[in-house]
Amino acid sequence: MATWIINGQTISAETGILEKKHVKVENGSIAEWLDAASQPDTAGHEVIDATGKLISPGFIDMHVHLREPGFEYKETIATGTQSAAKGGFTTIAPMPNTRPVMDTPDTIRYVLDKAATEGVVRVLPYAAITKNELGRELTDFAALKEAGAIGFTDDGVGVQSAQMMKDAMALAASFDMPVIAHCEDNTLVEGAAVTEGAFSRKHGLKGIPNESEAIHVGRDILLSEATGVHYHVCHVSTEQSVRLIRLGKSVGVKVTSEVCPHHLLLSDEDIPDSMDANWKMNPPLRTPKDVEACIQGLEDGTIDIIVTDHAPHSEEEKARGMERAPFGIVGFETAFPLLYTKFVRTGRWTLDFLLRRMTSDPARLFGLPYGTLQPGAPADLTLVDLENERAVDPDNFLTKGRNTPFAGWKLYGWPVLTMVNGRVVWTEKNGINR
Ligand SMILES: NC(=O)N[C@@H](CC(=O)O)C(=O)O
Ligand SMILES: [Zn+2]
Ligand SMILES: [Zn+2]
Repeated sequence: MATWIINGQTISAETGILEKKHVKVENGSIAEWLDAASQPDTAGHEVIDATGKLISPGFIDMHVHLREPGFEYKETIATGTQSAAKGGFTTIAPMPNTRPVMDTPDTIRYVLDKAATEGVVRVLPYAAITKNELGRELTDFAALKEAGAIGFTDDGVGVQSAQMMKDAMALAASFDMPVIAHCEDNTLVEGAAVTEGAFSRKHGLKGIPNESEAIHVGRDILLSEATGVHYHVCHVSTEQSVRLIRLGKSVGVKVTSEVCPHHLLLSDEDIPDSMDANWKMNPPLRTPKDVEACIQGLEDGTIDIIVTDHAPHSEEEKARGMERAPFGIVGFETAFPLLYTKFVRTGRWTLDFLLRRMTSDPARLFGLPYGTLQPGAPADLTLVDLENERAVDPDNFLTKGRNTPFAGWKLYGWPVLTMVNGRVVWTEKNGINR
């Protein structure tokens, strides 16, 4: 039996404009597309009525935290992948800052096994660069690649030693694997919780300076040039980082980068005076000038893709206040509606531009066979309602995390159905389908 998704809207490859189509899914793959005028032969097949809905390739999120193993009170592979499905994501790449850290083949296999049995979307794990993410000793790259890791990163902390990073890049290059970097020089941070800017000055708080990020970006671009590795910069947040990546790309360094919705939409000037820790994340919300630089960086191709950095924490942890709460906000269930509403409906971006940054571009960057709905491709797709406005309600999240600064925002662009490998894993109407 096949599935026909009928009367959906898809972006024409030629014109970039929405057009009505029917698509047939068979044996887990996209089988064929028909023009709206044609009548699909649906006899004996399942039919999904997508009238008025966008049919997009499933979103791909190359930077997420699923917290398992070790921090199951924050999130599990089950709840994290369900949250991803509800957000329209069909492939996600979890970071290794779990407990234990994903720094051995066993931990990678543990995550892959759990994802296969309890997860509802594709899970492609990263492995740590250094043992326990302590920056002292490299992990076994060969064995980790063999176990299924798709790249190396110590996300959560920066690799402080330039020599360690250079060794890691040389080794990763020899295995044709990317190095993904959380860029942060600890000597410039010293326990601050917010950016050096209007908010830190107003409240007499220590600030996280832009250079703490950009110094690593600059250093690592030079090391990437020296080693030839594919170097990917995590969660770009500063004008200086954008400038350095632009320069690196212009001279042919294999550097790519990502940005999160919150760094495109919020600045430190938006943080409420209540010092609510749901506005605390790493890197921090920067100044309006940095926000505009990140948007322009994405627009001119300096920044390649959009990721959420979905980082759930418990309510108790986030209630500790701005200075003591952990960094991080959840992202899966608000990412597309936020960007669609604030950048596409306002006319700054085309829908095609946004979708590419969340589908085909991440797939291309990391060599994945997803992010496309060409015949023959895996049937990973999401149907999205572009017309109805709804407020963000953390009480309805499928993630365990409630830590978002976007509660109450009225948005368009809510996913209504998510399909992975030809199987419907979530619908707005019936929830998760395990
Ligand atoms: N982004 C965050 O604020 N937090 C992340 C770590 C990270 O992505 O650096 C986390 O693991 O909670
Ligand atoms: Zn990070
Ligand atoms: Zn992260």
